[in-house]
Amino acid sequence: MADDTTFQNYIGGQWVDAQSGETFESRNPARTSDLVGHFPLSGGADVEAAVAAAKAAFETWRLVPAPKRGEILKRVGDLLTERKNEIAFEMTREMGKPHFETKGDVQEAIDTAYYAMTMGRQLFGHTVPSEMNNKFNMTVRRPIGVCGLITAWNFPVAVPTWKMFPAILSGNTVVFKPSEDAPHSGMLLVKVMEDAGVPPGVVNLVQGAGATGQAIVEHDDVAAISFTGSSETGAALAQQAAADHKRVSLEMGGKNPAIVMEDADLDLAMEGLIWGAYGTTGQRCTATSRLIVHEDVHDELVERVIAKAKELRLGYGNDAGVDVGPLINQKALDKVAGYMDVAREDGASIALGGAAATGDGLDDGFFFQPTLFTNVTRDMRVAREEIFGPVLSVIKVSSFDEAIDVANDVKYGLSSAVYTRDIARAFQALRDIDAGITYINGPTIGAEAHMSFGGVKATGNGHREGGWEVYDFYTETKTCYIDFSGGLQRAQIDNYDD
Ligand SMILES: NC(=O)C1=CN([C@@H]2O[C@H](COP(=O)(O)OP(=O)(O)OC[C@H]3O[C@@H](n4cnc5c(N)ncnc54)[C@H](OP(=O)(O)O)[C@@H]3O)[C@@H](O)[C@H]2O)C=CC1
Ligand SMILES: O=C(O)CCC(=O)C(=O)O
Repeated sequence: MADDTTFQNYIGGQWVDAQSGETFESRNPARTSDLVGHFPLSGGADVEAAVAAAKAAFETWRLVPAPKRGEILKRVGDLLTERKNEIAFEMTREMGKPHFETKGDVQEAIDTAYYAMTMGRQLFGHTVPSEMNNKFNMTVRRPIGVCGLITAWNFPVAVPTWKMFPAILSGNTVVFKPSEDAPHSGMLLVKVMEDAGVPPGVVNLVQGAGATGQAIVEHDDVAAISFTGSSETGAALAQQAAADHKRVSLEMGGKNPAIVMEDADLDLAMEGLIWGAYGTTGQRCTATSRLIVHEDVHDELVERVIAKAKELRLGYGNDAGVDVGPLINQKALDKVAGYMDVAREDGASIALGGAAATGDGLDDGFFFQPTLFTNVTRDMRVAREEIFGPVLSVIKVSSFDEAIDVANDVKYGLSSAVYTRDIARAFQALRDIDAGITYINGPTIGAEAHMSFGGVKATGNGHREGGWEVYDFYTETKTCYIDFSGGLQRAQIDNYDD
């Protein structure tokens, strides 16, 4: 680090400035007068250096036995555990979610590290019978090469580790570009990698704004891109990468439904809705943004959610007792505020919130009141578009089939939840909801590191993070035929022909 407030890129094991010498700022979204730091505004030359370092390191890293790579990831997990509180404090300061949530974010990274360690001894291929005598068939996994990792700011430690840990465990090297809204959190993660003994060049950090990500995507020596962010950026990036025959994994937006039926435990549903919709200020790809509720319990549930939401304490997430932090920046605040007009124009009612939150220490941050829209119909924009803020749209239905139909009637398909005591409905939901993830009697949030994570439709492109499936993304299969017949195969074929 150059000093307390000026931070650098990490390329080939060295901390360096952007070659242009330019920087950008990161500020606390709860107290914008608090400067987190200046970060390198990297360009093509910095990406070039990082990719070259990653390419050179790949030649030795790919030959390190996978269990040994796993041991390094174990040390990464141990160091993250030691630094959990301090990293969480800085994450809250930089991106706003409360300390209990950023600690959870680091915990997810720890779980991902320990899971990766176990995968070092389980990077299985297959052995398959041959059609011939004296011949052996098997598949093995090989790393792909240099992987570009481009991430959003809302899970600034956990989500990068969903990519970085399986990538390097598999023998790849990486160039990581955190969101410009969470550069410090990304830097703290990379510092852990350095201190845990990850060799130079295996993990490279290039900070910057949109142009930096684009330079990574366009680089000829980058073999694969893993992206988490908006559907718009993901679609543009995938087009570019397809032209260059690169492998791409996309994790994008959501418009996640929670269905609450008339037989549900309403206390449980209310609790799940509060944290699913308003936790992380609604800035999760898995946030609950649509409540699809049976007409028999609509009024009672809405009343309970409003009463509980009014108790939520907004504030700076490193202060004790804060439940909900700010939005990430002014642009996000303007976007969420703009949806209040959209709701009114479409004929929805604002039953709770509906404006920026001010006073009581909130004036220097991007705070928005927890908001609930009622009288929403499925065709309204607030029922279809990702708002990415503390906003829940309530849609009333009169049957379970209608609820599933409404749930599926959006372009996204990441997470979903169903509250019911009827096991047949639960299984029908698991079968029929078009989403990558369905929770029964739990909120739409709460991913576990060893379970696959990802969505369908405009949310993703068929790949998964988490679990063992992510290792399919970061490895290529090599098919191996071993012939120990000493030339007898021809004779066997001739025999078949007879
Ligand atoms: N499905 C999932 O797992 C998740 C999805 N998300 C989604 O992320 C979105 C919010 O994140 P947000 O940061 O606003 O998303 P963006 O799409 O704006 O940015 C995501 C990342 O892409 C980079 N980027 C921007 N333009 C380009 C480009 N042309 N080429 C390559 N990289 C580029 C950004 O860099 P920079 O910031 O420097 O511009 C950032 O690092 C929401 O839609 C949310 O649903 C969030 C978390 C999880
Ligand atoms: O809580 C979850 O399901 C994880 C959400 C997540 O990773 C995200 O929103 O980026």
